[in-house]
Amino acid sequence: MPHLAIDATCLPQYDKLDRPTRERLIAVTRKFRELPLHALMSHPDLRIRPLTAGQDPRIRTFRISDNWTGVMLAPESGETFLLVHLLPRDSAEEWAGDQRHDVNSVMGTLERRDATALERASSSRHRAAPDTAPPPPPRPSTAGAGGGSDAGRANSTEARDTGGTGGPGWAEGTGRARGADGQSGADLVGRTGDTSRTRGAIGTDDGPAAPDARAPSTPMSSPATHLSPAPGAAVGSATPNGPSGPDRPNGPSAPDRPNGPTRTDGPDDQNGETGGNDATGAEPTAGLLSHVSDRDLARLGVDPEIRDFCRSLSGIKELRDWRPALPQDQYEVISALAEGHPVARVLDEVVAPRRPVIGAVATDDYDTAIRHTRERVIVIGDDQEIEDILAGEFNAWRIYLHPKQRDLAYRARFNGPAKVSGGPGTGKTVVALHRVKYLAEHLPLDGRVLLTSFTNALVESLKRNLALLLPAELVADVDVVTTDKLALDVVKEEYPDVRLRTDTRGVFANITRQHRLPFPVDFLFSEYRHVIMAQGITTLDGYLDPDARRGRTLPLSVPQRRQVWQSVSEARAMMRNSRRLPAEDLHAEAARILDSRPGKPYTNLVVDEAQDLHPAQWRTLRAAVTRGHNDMFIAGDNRQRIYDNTVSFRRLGIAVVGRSYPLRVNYRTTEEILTWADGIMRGRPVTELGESAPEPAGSTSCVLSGPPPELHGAADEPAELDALAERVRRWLADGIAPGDICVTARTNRLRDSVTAHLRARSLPASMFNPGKHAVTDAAGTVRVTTMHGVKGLEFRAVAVTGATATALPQMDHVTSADLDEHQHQADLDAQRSLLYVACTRAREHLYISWHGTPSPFLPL
Ligand SMILES: Nc1ncnc2c1ncn2[C@@H]1O[C@H](COP(=O)(O)OP(=O)(O)OP(=O)(O)O)[C@@H](O)[C@H]1O
Repeated sequence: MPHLAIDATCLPQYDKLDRPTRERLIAVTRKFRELPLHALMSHPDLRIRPLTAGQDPRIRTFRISDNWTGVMLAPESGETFLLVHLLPRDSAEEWAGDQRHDVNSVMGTLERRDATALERASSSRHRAAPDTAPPPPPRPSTAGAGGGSDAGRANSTEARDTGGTGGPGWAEGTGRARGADGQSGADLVGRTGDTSRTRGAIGTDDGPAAPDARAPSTPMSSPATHLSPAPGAAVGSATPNGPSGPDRPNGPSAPDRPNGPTRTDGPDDQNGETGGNDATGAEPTAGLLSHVSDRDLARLGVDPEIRDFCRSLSGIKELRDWRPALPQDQYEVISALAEGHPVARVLDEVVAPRRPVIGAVATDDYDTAIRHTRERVIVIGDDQEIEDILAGEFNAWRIYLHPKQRDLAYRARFNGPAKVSGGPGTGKTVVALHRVKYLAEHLPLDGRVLLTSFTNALVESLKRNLALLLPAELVADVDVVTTDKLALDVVKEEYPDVRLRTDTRGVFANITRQHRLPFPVDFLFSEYRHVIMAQGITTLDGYLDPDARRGRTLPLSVPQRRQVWQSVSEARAMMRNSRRLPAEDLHAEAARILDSRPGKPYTNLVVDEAQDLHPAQWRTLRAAVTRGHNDMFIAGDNRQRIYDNTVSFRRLGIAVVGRSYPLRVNYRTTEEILTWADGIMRGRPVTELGESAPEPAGSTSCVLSGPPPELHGAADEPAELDALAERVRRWLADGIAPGDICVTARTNRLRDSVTAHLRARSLPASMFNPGKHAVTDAAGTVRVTTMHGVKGLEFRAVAVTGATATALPQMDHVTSADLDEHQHQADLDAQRSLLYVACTRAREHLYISWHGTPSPFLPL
């Protein structure tokens, strides 16, 4: 019986079909599963036909409706058909005729190339004089021939003459691709306005999307590379782009980016490799790949046609321009080599994760290759599966993982705690969720998984997404709770009347006042939080130990230490007596209880947004899980640390050495936004998650590109709010759904003013408090929240308001430098990160405003 597999690039196009056409397509897919081969091929309604002319004899078209045609790959052997595209009838043949599908026998994957474009380019290169400018890369065509004028649409002026019906694989392939006239994407964007695209979201559920809101969520092409940067390579999101095809909106090319700071990170000192080209697009003097032998390229799965073509390119920038036409996995190999990564490493990190366990796949074994291309292809098992994929909200992350993501999520065994780090939007949460799936699927008889994060809002979001990924019976084996709730539940088992206290600083203020202590309340509170509880000090002697206050800048004499200890002990006793414990004490108690028990409640633990947890919380987590392989899987990013917690995994007994993995492809944010936002962090050292050592330098490539962030300085707050309202109105007019827009403010006061201001202008706005609301609440409105509130979420458009010098940093939340220089800097860094987090929640559009003097954190 035939099988139908679906190429991920179809799915954005599917979103554009009207309901009857969708139903028709679903009915067609059913026929593939129900009819024997001969009946299928001769079915009168389907009209399965070979192309009259084309690059690939295996391609067939079939009728979906009067207006829509399906393009599929029908291999000569086997019965697995691959649906590769959905196109308006009058343009299907032309697109299909240009494409060729080949089996990459080294990686065992099925790849697609625009064979016509490559042939044309190669032959004109042969003819051209050596200094003649090469022909322009193929024009990416829009996927949205049937989709109207959506804001997220790829650059419509670059559409094919036939009406812009190119395949999603190529459609929004690159923001850098040029039109036939050689006009740059940037120029075209200048004329056509916003051309960015969005993708399926995790961490947010913003209600009905604009027509295209989730269109390009398919990682048909592999992201550029998950490798760390090559030494000498400039790093940053200016490195090769992520997936071509639908993932990549057309937008300004990197050199045209305004406000795009040049990254200055140094070489990757982790591996000590040398060499490498400039990944920012500077052209190498020799041709691309001149440093790699033909033999090595063959070992890496690069075929002679692609090898010769890429060798003729002048450098990385041109390679990127050609990305939409190149076979996806080979592109990833070549861009990694072009960045200067050594062959062995590319073999290890790009080729090996794709290589099939069964060994090499024969070049004519399309059936195996289709099944093996899990990053881009899903083979439909039953009706329910197709309904799940084609009905309702499609979430690419559920199905298509980058090989690196898949390797981490589905690895059978880590010999102890493992850590996944990476910048915003690199899919850490996605990997964490898939890891939970793997663990739940492989639980021992009495096993149980804990998935935890910092805030209620984050946990709610994890719960929702887990339910999309796991069947209910597996979800039942997973607890998804905040770390504080875990501790509270443990303590309550012994002391049912205990509650969590949130006014701890007030208690310390009382003690400071009552005892007329010679230091401010913040100092006392900080000694409690960052010295005593962070290190788990339980005795006066421990506190008097000269090492206890290492790193604190204000020296304390022994009598002063005694006084601090005395005061802190008094405050703690008072809180214990009232049975209302601050989080730090609650966790100390929970860890003590868990440590005293022979059995642990969990066999496996997965932590998301790990950077914000306090050492006391880590002790609870460590004590809640049985030590052993696969015990802890930790995802986080210290750039996004918005609470001033510094953690040493080593000191907490969480040994991740040798099991630390970076993710380096940003799937959420456009390159323009990420590059600008990275400027906020420039100059500030970012430490490795759970370590005090600096994070190894690393480049992050972006899958998306779009317009640069918009900056607006106003004279005063009313003028700032007026401009904001105008901005929101324009987003709405451009077709962005209210629920896809978020406005963030530094303070609760400003959040409330913004909400009132937008509403007074008849804009559909609602205040969002992550403590009280689920992200699905008021999903049809523009959500207005604080910068803390937006953590873990993502929206097509984000406005960051009140980025004013007096609000960012908010100095009343910053420890005085006189009191403690180290803490002062940590507090400032936490606020800097807060701005960074808010800005990196934007998928396509970012607007930042202030009044008066702008925040010094802004990279202006
Ligand atoms: N392999 C993938 N294919 C498609 N989309 C993906 C993939 N991996 C991640 N995404 C999408 O990228 C976005 C960011 O993913 P995720 O929230 O997991 O990143 P993160 O690293 O946890 O981000 P942050 O640290 O900023 O919270 C989400 O919309 C997610 O659905």
